[in-house]
Order: sequence, then C-alpha cells, then structure tokens
Amino acid sequence: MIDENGLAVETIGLSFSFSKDRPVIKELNMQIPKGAIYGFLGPNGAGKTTTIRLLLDLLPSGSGEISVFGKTLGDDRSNILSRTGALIESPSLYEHLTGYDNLKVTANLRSIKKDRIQEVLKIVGLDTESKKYVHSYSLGMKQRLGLAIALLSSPDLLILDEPTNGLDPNGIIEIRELLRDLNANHGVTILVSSHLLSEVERLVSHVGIIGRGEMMFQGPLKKLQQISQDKAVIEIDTDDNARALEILLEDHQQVSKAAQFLEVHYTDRDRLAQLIILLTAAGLRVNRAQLVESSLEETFLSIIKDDHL
Ligand SMILES: Nc1ncnc2c1ncn2[C@@H]1O[C@H](COP(=O)(O)OP(=O)(O)OP(=O)(O)O)[C@@H](O)[C@H]1O
Repeated sequence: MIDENGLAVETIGLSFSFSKDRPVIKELNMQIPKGAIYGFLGPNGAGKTTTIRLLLDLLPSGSGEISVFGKTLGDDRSNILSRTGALIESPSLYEHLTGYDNLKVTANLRSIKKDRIQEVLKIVGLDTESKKYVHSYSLGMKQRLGLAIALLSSPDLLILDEPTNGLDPNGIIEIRELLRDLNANHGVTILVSSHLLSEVERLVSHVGIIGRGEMMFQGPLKKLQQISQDKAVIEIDTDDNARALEILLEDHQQVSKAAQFLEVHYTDRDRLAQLIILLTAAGLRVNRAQLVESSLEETFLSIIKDDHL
C-alpha cells in the first residue's frame, strides 16, 4: 500500500561534490512514499550512484538533509541502515562458496538466525540451487543471490542500483517479478535506479528523473504518462490549410501551422472526428487527419534535455 503522506526517504537540498568546484548532486529534493516502487532514472553520469551512496552513508556527507522513515541519517545511522537492504551494481560474492554459504557468512556477521537463510532463498527462487557453487551461477542467479543477501535483515527499504545491468531479457523479467512480489507481499519500499525508462516502466509506481545532478521530474508514473499524453497532437492536411487554420482558430482550437500541415492540440478521443466534421462542413477536403502521440520514452528524453515545458 502506497502512503503518499508518509515518506520512506526524503532528501532536502542534498548537494555533493567530489572536487571543490564541480558539484555532482545539486540541491536534490527526493521524496519516496512508503510502499512505493520508485524508479530513479537518468542517463550515465547523472548522479544516481552518488545519490544512492549518500543515502547509504557511504560517502562523506554533503550538504542538505537525508531522512529515512522520518529519522535523520546523521542522528540515527545504525537504526536506519539496519532497516535498509542494498545492492549496488554487481554483488560481492564468494565464488568458491555455495549460494547457501554466501548467505551464511553475512547471516553470521549480522547475527541473523539461520532460518532466515531458507526464507530469503525461497523469496528469490534459489532454494533448489543453494548447494551449488556460485562460480557455476548465471549472472541472473548471482544478482538474485545478491538480492537475497540484501533481504537477510528483513529490510523495510531496499535500494538497488541498476540491478538488471547486463542481464538478458529473461533475467530482467525475473528480477522485475521478484521486486513486484517483495513490494506487494512483503511491504518493502523499493528504490531502483536505471538509465532506461523502458526497463522499469512496468514496475514502478513513482519516478524521479535526474539530469546533471538535478531532479528534473518527480512524481507518480501516472503524472509522467499525463505529460506524455498532453504532448499529443492531431496533424491535419486539407486542400486549403490557410482557410482551415482560420476555421480552427474561430472554433477556439489550439492550433499551429507546420510546414505541410496544421497541428491541433489533442484533448480527447472524439476530437479527431469532430475536426473532420467541422472542416468538411466548411467545404474543405481533408486529405489527412492523424493522431500523433509522444511515447513515454520520448517524454523521458525531453525531460532529460530540459525542453519538455
Ligand atoms: N569517485 C569519484 N570521483 C570523482 N568523480 C566521480 C566519482 N564517482 C562519480 N563521479 C562523477 O560524478 C558524476 C555522477 O556519477 P554517478 O556515478 O553518480 O552517475 P550515475 O547516474 O550513477 O551514472 P551511471 O549510470 O554511469 O552509473 C559523474 O560525472 C562522475 O564522473
């Protein structure tokens, strides 16, 4: 269940530089509702990994605030980190040990009961493969084992940096289903980063788009879909486009003239038929009337390029 008012993660004015004169994270305000699957998207070098490292307190602290489950990271570090599981790119695994023994090492280190090992193996679907050596695992199995390690402490928040990097389409689907299950059936809030919207589009409830260290868009996926829809136009070509333009303006349509045709802002399903009727009733011949939609990926790319508004 997504709780829009309760935040699992919040950053306020988060900034960070590796060197004095070049900030890589700039005044970032991130808001991840409890129960959300938050897709943290941006091109290579945008600052996703750096933000994630800051959330996990793996870098010297920058300026601004980080709160997790309402507690400030600086004040409540160990409590917060004990409720957070993370997987940053490829997991560090002992290849010469079995999947089970890899989990046992971490369970011992963190004083986690052995029963939990079987539970997480089941969750990630490795229970029948746990006695095999990790060097014989596929990349997808290694990634799932990495997730199992992150899940050992029964985290409320899971932070995953590009977890499907390098996986084949099947592996990507497996991880996606696993994350969906963790979110829906185990109540885990998930932050998952990716540079491809298409990879997470069918998984996430919320999106944060980062470009050059700045948050360019943040909100429910539905809001991004709405922006995409709002960019749809109807292209119309008639035997007299100058006259058609006049008629459409008189009818209070949002219309502009392109090289060979007119573009009318698309608002609803009936619009196309209404425009054809309007123009033919005025004696014009409509040669072409076509709805042109902007894909979600195109909207994402225009947001990154900062020319969406
Ligand atoms: N250890 C470091 N020292 C100096 N600069 C760094 C360091 N790590 C990252 N950067 C720089 O910080 C910026 C953000 O990098 P970051 O790895 O956070 O981006 P990203 O969005 O995760 O990209 P990718 O998808 O390629 O991993 C980049 O310009 C990168 O070159």
